[in-house]
Parts: sequence; C-alpha cells; structure tokens
Amino acid sequence: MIDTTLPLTDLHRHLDGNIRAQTILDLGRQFNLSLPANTLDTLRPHVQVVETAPDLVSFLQKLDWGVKVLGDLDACRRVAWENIEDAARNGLHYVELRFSPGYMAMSHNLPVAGVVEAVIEGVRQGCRDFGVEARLIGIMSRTFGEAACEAELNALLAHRDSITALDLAGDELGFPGSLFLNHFNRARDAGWRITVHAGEAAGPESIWQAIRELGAERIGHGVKAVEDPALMDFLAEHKIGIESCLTSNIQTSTVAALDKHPLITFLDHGVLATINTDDPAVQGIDIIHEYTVAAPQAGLSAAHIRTAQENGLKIAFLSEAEKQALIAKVQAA
Ligand SMILES: O=c1[nH]cnc2c1ncn2[C@@H]1O[C@H](CO)[C@@H](O)[C@H]1O
Ligand SMILES: [Zn+2]
Repeated sequence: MIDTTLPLTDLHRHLDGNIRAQTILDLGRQFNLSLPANTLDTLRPHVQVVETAPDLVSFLQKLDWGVKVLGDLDACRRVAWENIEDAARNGLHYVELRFSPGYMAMSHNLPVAGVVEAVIEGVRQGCRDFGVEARLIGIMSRTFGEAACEAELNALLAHRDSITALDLAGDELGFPGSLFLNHFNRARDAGWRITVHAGEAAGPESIWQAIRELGAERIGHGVKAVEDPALMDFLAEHKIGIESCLTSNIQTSTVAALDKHPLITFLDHGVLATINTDDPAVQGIDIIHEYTVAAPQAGLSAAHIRTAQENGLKIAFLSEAEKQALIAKVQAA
C-alpha cells in the first residue's frame, strides 16, 4: 500500500527516540555504565514500550536510556548516522529528523552546540553512505523549562544553516506554548520553518496557540483538532500540515484505539495530514508498519493512504525545486 513510484517520507521522527537497543548496549559497555539489563531481550522492556503507557509523560520516560548512554560526541555522531541507515533500510527517500540537543547532552554534560554539530555530521555522512535525503529539525524540550530551551535554541542557532526548522516537544500540559513566544520569534528571525507538538496531551486551544502565536506551519500530532470544527476548517484552508503518528498516539493513550484515530477525518476534510513514525525504536515499529498495518486499522482506504503519502511531499520543508528533484530521483530509480 506504499506507492513505490512516489517518494516515501517520514516528517516526524525523533532521532533521539530512535536509538537502537543494541547501540544502547554497546555504548553502555563502552562508557562503563550500569544498564538495567545486559542482553537485548532483557533490555528491551526498559527501552521500548511493551504496553500502552497511561499518559504522554510516562511514555516519554522510555526515551531516557537512549540518551543516558551518549557519553561523548562520537556517540551522538554514531546514533545520527544509524538513524539514516535505518531510514534507508525502511525504503525512506526523505526524512526530517528532529532532535533535542539539550536532552542528548544532559546525562554526560556534553557541550550542547557540540551535540548539534555531531548530529549534523552523522546525518550528513549517513546521507552520503545510504543515498537518503534528510533535513534536521531542532527540538526544544519544554519539559525542562524556558531557560533550558533557550540554551538549546542558542546551540541550534550556532549552526543555523544546517537546521531547517524548530519544534517544541515534551510535556505539553505542564509547559504550554505561551511560555515560548520569544524563542519562536528568534527562530522565525533566523529564517527557520516552524512545526510544534500540539493537541496531543492538551486540547485544540494549544493548536490555535501554536499557529497564531508561535507561527506553526505544521502541527505534530494535532489529534485534538477534531474537537473544533472551526479549527478543522482553518487547517484545511490555510494548508497547515498535520504530522500524524498512529501507533504513538495509542501508546501514549492520546487515542483509545486505532479505529478512533482522527487521521481519516483529517484526510476527508481536506487537511494535509501525513503518516509518520515519531519514536520508531522506542515504539517497536517502523514506517512500513504504519502504512501497511496501522493505517488500514485506522480505517484508511488505499486512496486515503496514497493521499497521505502525497501530502508527505506537499508539506515537506523543501523548496518546490527540491520536491521536483526528489520525485525525479524516485522515478528514475
Ligand atoms: O510523542 C511525543 N510527544 C511529545 N514529545 C515527544 C514525543 N516523542 C518524543 N518527545 C520528546 O522529544 C524530545 C526528544 O526528541 C524529548 O523532549 C522527548 O520527550
Ligand atoms: Zn513527536
């Protein structure tokens, strides 16, 4: 159900939510860290969601071991490179990888701008090695407050030309978007595109806030938009893209079951909604699973799935020329 004549994209994929269990083991050994388990099978329940989490914040704890093993900048470079290898293995032509440099730097006090640079280098090398196209989205982890987010923003701005967009992720209920107006003003001044995690844990007002006050052109998850008909119309009319992550929304208890997921309603309403992974290693899924298993379970027809795949290119943070070049590359292959 993936159309192989069209580019396959993943626009919402956390690089630091996609660190392989094997790499966590390797790096744990390399840096002499005591991990909760020492074999792949016994480690897995600590680093992967094995049952639905009660809420977003509990789900997010599963990402912690992945960043706790980042003992130096080479480790950051390695996980960035492996992210591109994973993308290539899944047949992805284009990925937008997002990462929170402060979160990655935190456990071992790494220099935050150094982490940004290491991620850029790892991704660049991966793209050369595997022929995948990628762009980077900087994340500010709202869970750690405004000052920590400012430090992340400064580190990202030190490499502004290699970063395409800014995002806000983490605890949406505890740290509303209204705390981050200044941060996003600076990001827009830098010429970056904007996407914001909104309407996942909080309601439609959080999506309105992200659009009106933070300048979001795309929304991560945006699940709660279905509760607000005026917002649904606004999203369609203004071509605000929705980055849907089906399995993630079940695992965080944002949506009760796939057949209740709003993605089909977005598509039927003409909203530019897309299919993405979120944190594939933590979730134990990949983009193929989302297209071929999760999307049909969410009620999408083959035509819906194709539209969602086309939307991935429409709302990608690429220029028109870059989009055309990507289509040409896929069709020539
Ligand atoms: O589904 C999600 N919703 C909100 N925040 C998330 C999600 N997945 C990961 N992060 C957050 O993104 C940063 C790492 O890239 C971390 O702040 C993590 O908690
Ligand atoms: Zn996310």
